[in-house]
Amino acid sequence: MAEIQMALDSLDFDATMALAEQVAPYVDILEIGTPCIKYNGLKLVKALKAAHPDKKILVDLKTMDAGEYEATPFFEAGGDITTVLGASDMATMKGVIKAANANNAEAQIDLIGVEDKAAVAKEAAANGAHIIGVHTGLDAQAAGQTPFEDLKTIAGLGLNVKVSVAGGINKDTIQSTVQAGADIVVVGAAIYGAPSPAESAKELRALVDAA
Ligand SMILES: O=C([C@H](O)CO)[C@H](O)[C@H](O)COP(=O)(O)O
Repeated sequence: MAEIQMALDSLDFDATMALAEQVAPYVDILEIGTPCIKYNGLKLVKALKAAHPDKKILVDLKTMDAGEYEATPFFEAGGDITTVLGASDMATMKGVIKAANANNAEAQIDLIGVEDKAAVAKEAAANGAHIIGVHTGLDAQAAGQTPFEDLKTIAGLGLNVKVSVAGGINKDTIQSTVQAGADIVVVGAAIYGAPSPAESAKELRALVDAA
């Protein structure tokens, strides 16, 4: 069964906690988005985990250097997954993987901006990465890009890792992403931009469960 990850991309601490409360019944993973974690820091990881001990917390650090050093405090604060850029040195990715393993947690390699995504995915998987993230970022989405072709490529490699997909997923595309091999579907704007985030999350849950 595919997991749903809700991307919390507000900067506001209280609004983030309130949105998490609304959507938590329908999602598996609460993601603290990159702008949000930079703005709020470790305090938000601790608060979110305390409020939702039954949910996985993904901290979208998008680490680029000093992998083990940067990721360790976020795992210690309650993060279950942190992200590291596939564009970083393999030593950086290995550092985050090491920190994750030391904390019974997971490292996700984010392929955003990576040219040869298959090559990086294969090498990261061989080095113990837990999740490979296919990701069309907000700026690339604004330029008309989508993650669907890359998802087919990465899922088709048959690596011994979970595959996550992010980048404008909504109710019209969520089932085809699951059918294309996504183990984790990430949804941000389609939930937080909806008139009722809870209703939107509920609808997406039903679609994923029926896919
Ligand atoms: O990771 C994200 C982005 O880079 C900002 O940190 C988003 O959270 C991710 O793309 C999911 O959001 P949507 O694309 O709006 O579904």
